[in-house]
Amino acid sequence: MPDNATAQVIINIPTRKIDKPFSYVIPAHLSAITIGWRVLVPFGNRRVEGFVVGLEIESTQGLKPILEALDNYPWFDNNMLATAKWLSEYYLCSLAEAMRLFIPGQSGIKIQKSYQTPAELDWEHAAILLSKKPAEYRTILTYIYEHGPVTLNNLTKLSSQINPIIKFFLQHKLIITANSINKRGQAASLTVINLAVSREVAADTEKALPKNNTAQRRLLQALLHTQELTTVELRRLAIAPNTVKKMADQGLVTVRNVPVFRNSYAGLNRQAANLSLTAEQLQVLQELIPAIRNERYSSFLLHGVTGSGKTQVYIQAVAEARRLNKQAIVLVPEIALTSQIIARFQAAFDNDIVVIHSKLSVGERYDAWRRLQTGQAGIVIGARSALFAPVNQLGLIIIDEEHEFTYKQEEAPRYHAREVALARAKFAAATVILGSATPSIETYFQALQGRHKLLSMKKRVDDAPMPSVTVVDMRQELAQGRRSVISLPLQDMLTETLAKKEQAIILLNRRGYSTFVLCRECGHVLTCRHCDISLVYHAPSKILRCHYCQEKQAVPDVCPECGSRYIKYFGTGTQKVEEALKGLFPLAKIIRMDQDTTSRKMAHAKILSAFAAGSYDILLGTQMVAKGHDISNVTAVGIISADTALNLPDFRAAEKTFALLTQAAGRAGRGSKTGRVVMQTYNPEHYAIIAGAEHNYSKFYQNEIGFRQQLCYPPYTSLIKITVQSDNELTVHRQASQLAAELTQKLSIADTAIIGPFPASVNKIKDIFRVNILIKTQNLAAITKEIYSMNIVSRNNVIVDIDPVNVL
Ligand SMILES: Nc1ncnc2c1ncn2[C@@H]1O[C@H](COP(=O)(O)OP(=O)(O)OP(=O)(O)O)[C@@H](O)[C@H]1O
Ligand SMILES: [Zn+2]
Repeated sequence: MPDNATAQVIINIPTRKIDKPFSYVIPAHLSAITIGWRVLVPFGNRRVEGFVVGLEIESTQGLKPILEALDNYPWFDNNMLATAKWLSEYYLCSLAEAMRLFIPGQSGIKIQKSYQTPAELDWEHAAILLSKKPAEYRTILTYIYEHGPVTLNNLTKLSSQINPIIKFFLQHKLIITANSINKRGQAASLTVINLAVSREVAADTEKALPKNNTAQRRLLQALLHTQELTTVELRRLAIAPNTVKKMADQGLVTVRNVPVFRNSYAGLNRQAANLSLTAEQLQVLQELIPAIRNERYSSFLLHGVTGSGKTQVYIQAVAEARRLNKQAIVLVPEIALTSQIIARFQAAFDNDIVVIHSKLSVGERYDAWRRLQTGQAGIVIGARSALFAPVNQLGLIIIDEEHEFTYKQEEAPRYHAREVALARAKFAAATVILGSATPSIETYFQALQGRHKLLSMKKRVDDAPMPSVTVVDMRQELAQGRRSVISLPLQDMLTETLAKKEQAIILLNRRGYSTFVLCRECGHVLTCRHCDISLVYHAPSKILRCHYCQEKQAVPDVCPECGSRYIKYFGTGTQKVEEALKGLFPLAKIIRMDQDTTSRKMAHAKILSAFAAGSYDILLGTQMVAKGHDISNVTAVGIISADTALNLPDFRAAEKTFALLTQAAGRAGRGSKTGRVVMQTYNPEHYAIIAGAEHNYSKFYQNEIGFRQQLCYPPYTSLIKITVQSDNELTVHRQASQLAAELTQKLSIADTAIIGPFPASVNKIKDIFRVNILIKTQNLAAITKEIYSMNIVSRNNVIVDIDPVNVL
């Protein structure tokens, strides 16, 4: 057998085990296929989607051919391919897992069994066979002929007795089975049909048609009449797609698909963007613009205080990229909380933007990505998944609020968008801007080391002052006999704010949200039976709920442990704070934003815009009230429990607390009126609280980085978290100990420590026990290579998380 062109194909099925490409023959009619194409290939007894990652000339003996190309262009360009390879190597996932991040909806196809009539069907013979059968048989066969391939599902609608009919047809070879691929998420398109021959030829053909060929006749007549037909009109004329296809095959008509693009963000409010830039904005742009023009890899950390006008810098940077005909990716932490930044971008760039969010259907996502791929749009805004958009002219990636932990994906592949963005920008020779008022310790450290160029904006727009912060020591409040969750200074600030018709935001740190139930006799805390975590009391429904598995439970009358009746609710939930506020300010309009009120689609955005429009006086909620909003009438921010997160056994506890306090305080006084902040805490002497109250990032950084160095935490080391899981508690501990021993033996690499195994902080979730092993290393590349060769990743009960955000 001669050597021939073959393609190396990565099979898109979600398994950690197959991680090598398979060779397939490229048939002559698909010779256009090159690296980066999506194809349909036989795999075992299935037909699956695959990605071409290599081409070769080799013996085709025993190789199967590619069945179809799924697009008529390569989906992956070089930098997308290189990024996927990098991601799979860095995060130890399969190449298929990494590549499917770039595909709308994980897999581009769905395969369905369906039926069609064979091309050589002898209708006279069929008529004889069917003559003794009910009329239904004829109708259904004709339907299959005209509409085929059709699925069983479709045929069930035609007859209640479809199975024996299909069986009969199959037996007598009146129909054959076919697997129709349903290419998911195709761009909505309009099929347009025109004559491919002159009107005379068409008229003659029509006359020469056999009498019973009414469908073709109708089509020709319609085309002679109107020149052009669309799918809608075809349906009205009862002309099946098959008819059109046959006539196209005979060269009588042409069929074109004209894409119709959907834009689900079209209705969003526009905001004017005709601002003259501040001195600091100009200064920062003087560094950014040449870098973007340079078209070489470069990365920047834009450290600008809250309200310094970072969004406007992003817009100008993107505008520069667009002038150069380069495309831009803009990442935001959470799309629901960032409608303001989207509105500002839309005001500046209009239809040049596509917005990617999790509520998009696969079809909408596909359209959005096609608009970028074809250059019809130049900018994509979205949460971390927008990073995988198929932009072939990538010039700029912006990560707003780069410190946010939502940039880390907590399911496989466990990538961090910041790292992937830097990698993709390197492959694409693009510029990266990481922006934040509270940069992550890692990023700031890297900037000081020269890995990113550090740009700062120290002042708010128009020289507006930073808000003044009062730290309230809650121990003192208690000593003075005040037991309310609202301290006197907070109450005073709110009274004055409401009197001036200004607005306030009250933040309740998340841990404080959990209202747990405790027995005062024996100290027993009610926990979920499936997850090792306290149940949360919900006041309106008077039930207990587990926030991990959502199981509900009534509050018992007596303690299940000791039988005592002294069961009490503890902790400060948003509902409890709401009640306290209502008691103090009965006339104030209060709106609550937490997991309970925002589970519905776009609920965040609705609550925020109602608050921004002045329909409410006080916005009360968990972390989400602290993020990114820019509402000029908000002059007061109250933080109920500034320190709850500090007590978590997490080495990032101080960093998270500082960022939250600074971001929350940063919501106050962004307009012409000066803002005020009250922070309530039991730890007023903690450096995170002190620096947070002073808006002093560098003070915080200096303290924190010393602590990180002392305890060998990132950025001085890299971490790998290995989690072993089992539904059996003994097994999980035994397996984890074995694995830890195995690791200790194999990983005798310098500057590496293995910690654990230790039970995860939530030791059981949904009846699965979890035990962690933490590896601290200064040789991440060497260690991941070793872990890869130990084949740990493909074990089903083990999760490997590189650079984990959550180490508990
Ligand atoms: N050059 C300018 N002239 C006047 N107003 C401006 C200018 N630049 C930005 N602004 C306004 O200043 C406000 C704050 O800007 P922006 O929301 O971009 O701040 P930010 O730096 O992103 O803050 P945060 O980190 O708190 O989100 C916005 O209302 C914005 O419209
Ligand atoms: Zn549970």
